[in-house]
Amino acid sequence: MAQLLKVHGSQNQFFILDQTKLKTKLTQPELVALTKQITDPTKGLLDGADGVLVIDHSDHPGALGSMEVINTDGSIASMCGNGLRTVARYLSDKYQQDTFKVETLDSDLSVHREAELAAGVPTFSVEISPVSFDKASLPFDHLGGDTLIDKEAPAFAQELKFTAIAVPNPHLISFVSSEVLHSNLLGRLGKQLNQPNQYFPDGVNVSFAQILDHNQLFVRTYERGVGFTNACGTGMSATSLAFCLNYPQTADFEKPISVYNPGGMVKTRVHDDNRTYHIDLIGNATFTHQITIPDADLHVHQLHRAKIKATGEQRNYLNFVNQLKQQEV
Ligand SMILES: N[C@@H](CCC[C@H](N)C(=O)O)C(=O)O
Repeated sequence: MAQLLKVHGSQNQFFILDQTKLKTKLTQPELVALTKQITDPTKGLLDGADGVLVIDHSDHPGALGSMEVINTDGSIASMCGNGLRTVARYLSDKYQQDTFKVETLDSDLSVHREAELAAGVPTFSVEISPVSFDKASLPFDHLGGDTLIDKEAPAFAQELKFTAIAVPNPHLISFVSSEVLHSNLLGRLGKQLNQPNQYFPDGVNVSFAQILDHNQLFVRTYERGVGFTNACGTGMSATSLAFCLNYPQTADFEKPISVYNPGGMVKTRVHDDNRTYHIDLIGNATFTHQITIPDADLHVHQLHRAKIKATGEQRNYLNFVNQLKQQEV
């Protein structure tokens, strides 16, 4: 029998599959087919998810395992910040280590267990890097320059400024009013830039942020390969960097930034090492369900024999979210 986990970071939902535990590993086409099936809100399990996180062995120095991120539409993402926290917890529990690295598509990233954000809410810090503003690495085109940092882009919206950052997955960010944040512009732009278009040929994650206070943001994201999510970890990290760069009076490098999102709240810390940037993303790593399923069924993405058991952890997470709401009142 194979075991899957349903997990979330800021209610950005995933299934974790550990390939090392299977008699025969799933092939890449089998992983993609399973992802499309299991994450589907109606045909999948547990109302679906935003993607599948595939864990495997790593032979890289200091890495306890590798993580592959498959979006719900079957596309591969180079990174996933909320997902990496849950993978960090999984590997930490498996190998009884609290500080280590995880191999991702582009780089080996440092992760460590942190003090709990609230009682019974396991919390991890993960490194978000490498960072690039370069049009070739995002990639983008037809936006009038080799970088897009706090610049107008009339093709996207009048009177808004945009910043494009790869961390290394691509993000387009705009700081907006509460009115624009809650309008349908984010959905329209997210859809437009994630179908064939001349600006972002590989698509892009689009985030709108509202500045709440000094070192405090609210961020909403339309994700490439997914659509609206409760939270996007790399999006909140890239937005925190844009906050420090574009609003130096209101945001501080090296200090904790609170990033609220529709799924809860995370902390970020943006580091500036002679203009080489990296970000710490700190937040929950919650396991909501354990799923048992025959190995053979996974290979052919059949889910009807899956047995599901709730862990009870979601109650602690929801208490944390309620505490946040009470602080707002
Ligand atoms: N939700 C993730 C990002 C997932 C990948 C994204 N959809 C992409 O294609 O780049 C996060 O928490 O970072």
